[in-house]
Amino acid sequence: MLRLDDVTKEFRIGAFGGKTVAAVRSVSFDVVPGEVVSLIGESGSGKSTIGRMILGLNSVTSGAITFDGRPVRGAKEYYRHVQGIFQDPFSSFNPVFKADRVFAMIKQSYYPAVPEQEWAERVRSALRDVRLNPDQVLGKYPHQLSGGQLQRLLIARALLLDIKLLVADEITSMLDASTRIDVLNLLAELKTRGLGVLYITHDLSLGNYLAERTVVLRKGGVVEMGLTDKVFGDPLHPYTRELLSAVPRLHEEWGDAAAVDTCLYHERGAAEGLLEAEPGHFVACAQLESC
Ligand SMILES: Nc1ncnc2c1ncn2[C@@H]1O[C@H](COP(=O)(O)OP(=O)(O)OP(=O)(O)O)[C@@H](O)[C@H]1O
Repeated sequence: MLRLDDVTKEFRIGAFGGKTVAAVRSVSFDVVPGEVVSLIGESGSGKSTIGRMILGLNSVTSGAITFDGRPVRGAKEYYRHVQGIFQDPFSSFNPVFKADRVFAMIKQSYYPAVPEQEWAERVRSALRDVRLNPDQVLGKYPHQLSGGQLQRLLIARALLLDIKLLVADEITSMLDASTRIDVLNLLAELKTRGLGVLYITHDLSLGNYLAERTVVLRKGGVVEMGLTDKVFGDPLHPYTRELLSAVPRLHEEWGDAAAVDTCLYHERGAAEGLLEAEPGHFVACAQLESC
C-alpha cells in the first residue's frame, strides 16, 4: 500500500538557504493494509518530516514515496485515501466555526451530490464509530469539546472518506492517560477493519501497545526495524537498547552515546545499509559516524 524507497529529505537553512540539513536519510519501509507501523525515535530524529512527506506537505529530496504503486501527490483523490492527524487537535479546528464544520468541508469537496439528510446520517454513524455521542458534539465550538473528543472528531472525519492509511503523529501526547488508551483502542479496532496506520511517537510504550512492526529512527536514518516483538524483545542496535532503557530522556537532543567502536554487524554487511540479522529484523551498523 504505502512504500518509502530510499527517501531523503534535506532542508535549506541559513540566511540565504546556502546550507542544508538532512532531516531524513535513505529511509525505506512500507505499511500494508490492516497493520500499524510505529515510527519511534527521539526529538529531531525526522519522524514528523517523514509523516509530512507521506501527506504531501513536504517535498521529497530524493528517493520515492508511492501509494498503491503511484507516486504521492498532494491531490484531492490522494486525500480520499490518506489522511493525517496531529498532536494538537485544537490547531486543526478554526475556533470561530462549530467543530462539525470539518464534516461540511468533506461533503463539499468529496460528496457534493449526497443529499443533506443522507449526509447527516453518515456523519452520525461515523461519530458513533469513534464512540462519540452525536448529540453531545454536533453544534459545539472547539473550545466546548475536550482534546480527546476533538481527536475522535478528526478520526470520524477520516472515516467518512474512503480512508486506507492514517498518519497519526503524536496524536495522544496531549491527552490524559485514560483518553489516550481509548484513542489507542479505537485505532486498534480500525486496523481490524483494514486501515493501515503509521503511528508516530516518541513514547515507546504506546508504540509497543499497538504496532505489528516498529521502525527506529536516529538522526534521520533507520537504525533498526522489524516485528515489534523482536525490536522490543531483542533489540540489536545499541541506540534501540538505549532508547528502551532511557524512556524518560527521549526529549533530549541527539546524543552520541549510541556510537560504538566496533559493531557486530559491520562485517556482515551493515556498513552498506540495513542488514537482515534474522528474518524480518533489520539493523544498521552501530559505527554510525564511520559507516
Ligand atoms: N522546515 C524545516 N526547515 C529546516 N529544518 C527543519 C524543518 N523541519 C524540520 N527540520 C529539522 O529536521 C530535523 C527533523 O525534524 P522532525 O520534526 O522531523 O523531527 P521529529 O523526530 O518529528 O521531532 P519531534 O519528536 O520533536 O517532533 C530536525 O533537526 C529539525 O530541526
